[in-house]
Amino acid sequence: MIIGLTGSIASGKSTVSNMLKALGYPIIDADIVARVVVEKGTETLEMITEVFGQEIIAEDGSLNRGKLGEIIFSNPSKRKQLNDIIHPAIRAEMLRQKEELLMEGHPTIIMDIPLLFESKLQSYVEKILVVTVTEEMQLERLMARNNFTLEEAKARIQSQLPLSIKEKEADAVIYNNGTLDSTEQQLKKILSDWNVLIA
Ligand SMILES: CC(C)(COP(=O)(O)OP(=O)(O)OC[C@H]1O[C@@H](n2cnc3c(N)ncnc32)[C@H](O)[C@@H]1O)[C@@H](O)C(=O)NCCC(=O)NCCS
Ligand SMILES: Nc1ncnc2c1ncn2[C@@H]1O[C@H](COP(=O)(O)OP(=O)(O)OP(=O)(O)O)[C@@H](O)[C@H]1O
Repeated sequence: MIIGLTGSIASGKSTVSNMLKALGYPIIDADIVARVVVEKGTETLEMITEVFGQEIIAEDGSLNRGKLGEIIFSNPSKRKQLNDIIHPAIRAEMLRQKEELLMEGHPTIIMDIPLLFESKLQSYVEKILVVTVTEEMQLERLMARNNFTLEEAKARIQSQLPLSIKEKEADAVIYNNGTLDSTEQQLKKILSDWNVLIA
């Protein structure tokens, strides 16, 4: 079974993804893939530099992620420009990894994709698992984790579809407002309901 794990920024996807990894599931992580496809020397990084200029390149020639984030999270048309360049590369690499894991014979594969709904990737997966939190908790955890101001955190949250919409579209929802233990119990119950819990 191919499970799509999603949510919104700072809702707890990586936390759940780490739990799944510890349970033994293979994970394809879109955020990691998004870093690999823009490594120094890649064609994708060159295309991004052509559009956004040398200012988004750090002294060592790698992508200055903070700088590019400042630009795209405060400007929807710039964000679209970046997405149009980088998303095809991310999709291709994720599908390549999925094929590789299928060939290796893994019965269950997790695809951790923050923008699963925004990028309309529902057809890539068989079940959709959404990790959600209240708006207040999301804002609080994002500001604490990334040291963002209220304004910076809100800009990032508003770059994505509301969690309330994602919850409605999900096959199952994990409510991550409580303890990590509560989150893990919910996760195991869902995996068991789907008959994919690794004993
Ligand atoms: C702009 C970049 C360089 C900022 O890097 P930074 O290290 O600060 O953030 P990171 O990559 O860890 O992303 C953190 C979270 O931001 C959110 N996010 C990232 N990109 C986007 C986007 N284009 N639109 C909406 N939300 C986004 C996701 O929830 C993601 O989990 C980076 O986010 C990026 O390359 N974004 C485009 C690729 C993309 O869409 N990635 C999301 C997963 S497919
Ligand atoms: N149940 C919880 N209790 C306390 N803190 C939590 C809990 N779940 C997550 N956190 C913390 O909240 C922050 C956001 O969680 P996490 O990094 O898992 O979110 P994410 O959805 O993967 O975010 P992103 O989309 O930015 O990658 C982290 O600092 C994490 O340690």
